[in-house]
Amino acid sequence: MSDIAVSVDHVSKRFRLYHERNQSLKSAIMRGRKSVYEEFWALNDVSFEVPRGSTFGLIGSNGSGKSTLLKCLTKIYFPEKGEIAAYGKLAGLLEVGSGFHPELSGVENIFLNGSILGMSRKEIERKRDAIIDFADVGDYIDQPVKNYSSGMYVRLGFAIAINVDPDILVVDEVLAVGDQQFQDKCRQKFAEMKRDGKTVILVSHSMDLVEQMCDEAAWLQKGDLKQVGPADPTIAAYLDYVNGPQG
Ligand SMILES: Nc1ncnc2c1ncn2[C@@H]1O[C@H](COP(=O)(O)OP(=O)(O)OP(=O)(O)O)[C@@H](O)[C@H]1O
Repeated sequence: MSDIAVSVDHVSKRFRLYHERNQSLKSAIMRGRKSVYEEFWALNDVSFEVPRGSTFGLIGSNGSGKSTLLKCLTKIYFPEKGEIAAYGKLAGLLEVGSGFHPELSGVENIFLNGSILGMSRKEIERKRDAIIDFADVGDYIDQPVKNYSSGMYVRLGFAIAINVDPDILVVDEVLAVGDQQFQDKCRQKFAEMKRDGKTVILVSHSMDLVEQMCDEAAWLQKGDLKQVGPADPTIAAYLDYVNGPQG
């Protein structure tokens, strides 16, 4: 088995920013089929490897491309250039509430979200109580999730994602909306996954968290990979940049 959990190979992701939104029907007809847009590269030729069994942080300022990269990893987006390979079962917890139906209860969403993440009905039934227990949202588990607070959404989403028993867990900044007790529980879970040889990739603006949890980190800036390697020097380089004249 390879020592690499994820390989990101010369990945570039482009968005098109359309300018004609909210214009009148008349002007849309006059313009014909032509759309006016600008191209914007949210990721530029990014390459790195995530070692198997490591905890890996993605850091960088707002808008630097971290979430876009996670969405490429979880196949929500497809990069225009380059390739991503994940060696093992990958589960992700990205935006708050994604993969949930607002009108369904917490329990019903365990079945919906669990099946989106690739679990069979039998498997979900087997893990149902463990998920409810980890989410710890009390009686709200039988309420429609549209009534959940953002912290409750994340508790349930995280509980489902870890019960998929992934080889690679990808987590966006969403954990930050959980309270202290829940964040501690997540940190314990990350440490447990590491002991079991699993890989965790997380995005965070908390350099304390990245320093404590991550073996390696990648720093993105405006879609460019500025530095990758052991977490401490990568965090230091990012903080130098942020605190320096150009930050
Ligand atoms: N669907 C989209 N269409 C157009 N532009 C997008 C889209 N998604 C992201 N972007 C742009 O791509 C850039 C990178 O966004 P991304 O969300 O990946 O940044 P980030 O590093 O996760 O930021 P943050 O720390 O604020 O969460 C931003 O300029 C953002 O506006």
